[in-house]
Amino acid sequence: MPDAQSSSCEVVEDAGFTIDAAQYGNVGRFINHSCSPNLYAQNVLYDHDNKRIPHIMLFAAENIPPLQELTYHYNYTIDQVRDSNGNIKKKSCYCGSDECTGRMY
Ligand SMILES: C[S@@+](CC[C@H](N)C(=O)[O-])C[C@H]1O[C@@H](n2cnc3c(N)ncnc32)[C@H](O)[C@@H]1O
Repeated sequence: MPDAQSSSCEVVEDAGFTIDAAQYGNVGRFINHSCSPNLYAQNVLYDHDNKRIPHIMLFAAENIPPLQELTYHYNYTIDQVRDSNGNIKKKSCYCGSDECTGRMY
């Protein structure tokens, strides 16, 4: 994936938005997972220097035409998500991409 320096966005500061929901939610809650996403998530420090609590920002991974759904890869590891009883949870992926693995986790 490209880093912020090499992305196609001209003004990097305006190219991403935070999905940090520590204080309150935002439009990031509507962004679905895709196995071939057009956004990528990156940890960003901009208002403090604590690397343990970075802001997570989304950047365009490619030139995205108008009206195309924005998606990113949730990066779950298959068979690593468990319920409160310790049982492995499985969730199907419906992203519809040619590279879809069929599983979100
Ligand atoms: C942050 S929300 C995304 C927005 C949500 N789809 C909505 O309609 O408000 C994350 C949830 O959306 C669903 N979801 C997102 N991407 C998905 C995908 N590729 N396949 C299946 N479910 C997905 C899952 O239920 C997931 O827990």
